[in-house]
Amino acid sequence: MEYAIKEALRLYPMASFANARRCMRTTQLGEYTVEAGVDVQLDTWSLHYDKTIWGEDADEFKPERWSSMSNQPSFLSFGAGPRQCLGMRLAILEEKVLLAHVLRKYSFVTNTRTQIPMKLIGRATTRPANLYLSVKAREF
Ligand code: HEM
Repeated sequence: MEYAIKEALRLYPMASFANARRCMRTTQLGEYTVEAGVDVQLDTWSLHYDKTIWGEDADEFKPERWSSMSNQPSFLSFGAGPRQCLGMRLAILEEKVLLAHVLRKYSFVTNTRTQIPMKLIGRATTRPANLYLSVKAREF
């Protein structure tokens, strides 16, 4: 289940704009000089869809890729370093508990109104612009 959660957050990093820092000391990054005081926004989306990192199937939802990539440093849905998301473990745990409870009784299926690919809107945090799924009770 953890692989599915991480894969969903890779394809839809819903807090990507939180991955920002202010440069405290003028720094040379390859050919770029980043002046002190400049705000730097990390491009999480490009990293998360980069085929040289994730492979040719980077655009596809494949939870199984995480079995060989568990500590992928390019996965930045929760940021990185000393200011990494404080609630990361709680968020993943909450998702697991919720999914375990809901998926025992129901399944979610696409319908004619489902938009694929899903479009996110918002700024610091994002949400689906439209999300239509049908809920089906599981048969036991
Ligand atoms: C799927 C859910 C969540 C996502 C994708 C997410 C994502 C992020 C990201 C990208 C950052 C910036 C990290 C960085 O700059 O390196 C962040 C920071 C933070 N998040 Fe989350 N977050 C989630 C849930 C939560 C929850 C549940 C809590 C609290 C219960 C939380 C509390 C925080 C706090 C306090 C910070 C600031 C940390 C700091 O600046 O030291 N987050 N989060």
